[in-house]
Amino acid sequence: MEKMSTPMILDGIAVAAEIKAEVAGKVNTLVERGLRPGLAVILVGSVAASEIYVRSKVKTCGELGIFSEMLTPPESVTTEELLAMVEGLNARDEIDGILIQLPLPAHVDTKRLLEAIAPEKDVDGFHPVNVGRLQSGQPGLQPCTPAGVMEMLKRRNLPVAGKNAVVIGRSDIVGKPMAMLLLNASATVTVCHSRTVDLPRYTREADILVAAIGRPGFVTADMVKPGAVLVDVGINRITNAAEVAKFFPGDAAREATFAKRGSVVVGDVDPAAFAVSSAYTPVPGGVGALTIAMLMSNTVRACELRRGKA
Ligand SMILES: Nc1nc2c(c(=O)[nH]1)N[C@@H](CN(C=O)c1ccc(C(=O)N[C@@H](CCC(=O)O)C(=O)O)cc1)CN2
Repeated sequence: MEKMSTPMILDGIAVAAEIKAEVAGKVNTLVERGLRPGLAVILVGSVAASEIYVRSKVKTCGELGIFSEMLTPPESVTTEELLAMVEGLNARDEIDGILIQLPLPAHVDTKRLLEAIAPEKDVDGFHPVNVGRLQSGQPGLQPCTPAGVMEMLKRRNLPVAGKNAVVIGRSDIVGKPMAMLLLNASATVTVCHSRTVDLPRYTREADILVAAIGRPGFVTADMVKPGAVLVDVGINRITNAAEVAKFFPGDAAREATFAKRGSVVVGDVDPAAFAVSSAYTPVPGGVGALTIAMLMSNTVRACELRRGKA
């Protein structure tokens, strides 16, 4: 039987550092011309995870020389009030990017709000104009997580053209744009989801398998083609000792984290499946780390496109 070589760990933190260094260089050039890129982040209510992500976005802006502003309306804010906030930000020249941290409370009309952001300031790439641009292969602002995956594949010399790519998950934020980016890069793309019949039949054919369904350890070793590239977008917090032992048998570091924090994070891929792959993104420290780096990149790009022409 053919011996599998040790898979490459696709270190998102290292790739994010490369991207951020490049973004900082671009910020310097813009600042020398009197243009400081600016990002406004709207965080509604007090969802703990969202607060952590937004704080990290604002901190990264500071590190790269990007101006940032945080708006923190209470959970009770109405759609109309948020729309007025977005309109105000659309009108401000020094704000290049507007981001509404998701998820929003159930009473807020998320679609209406995302559509209210000026497409040229839509650094999340969620506005229908940017979705359409992506679909038709035109340049535009692209969703940060899938764009980060493409950067990772490119920077680590993992070819996409001609490969069978399978995306598990069809969300607007990750699954659909991921599929479109892979298709635009000339992969043969299949999108699987919760209603797919005999899902392993598809995943076993994947040269590149992207898991984005939010189910801990969903992709098991028997679902993976030997030598595939595994991209794990899932971030699932497990709070049960038996599950920690199941996913990370004999992993002292994970056990220590669990003892300290009462939870550990696992992706949508069972860590036991990594050994079957040729390369994989770990969780944490894989794709998640790229999301914020790509947001910074989109903010600078938005500034260059809108204000950098003169
Ligand atoms: N408006 C948006 N809302 C949300 C987005 C988004 O891109 N735009 N994505 C996610 C949350 N998110 C950024 O906003 C995000 C998620 C995860 C990470 C990250 O670094 N993850 C770490 C693990 C973190 C942990 O231990 O919990 C990793 O994978 O290494 C960064 C940003 C939903 N909302």
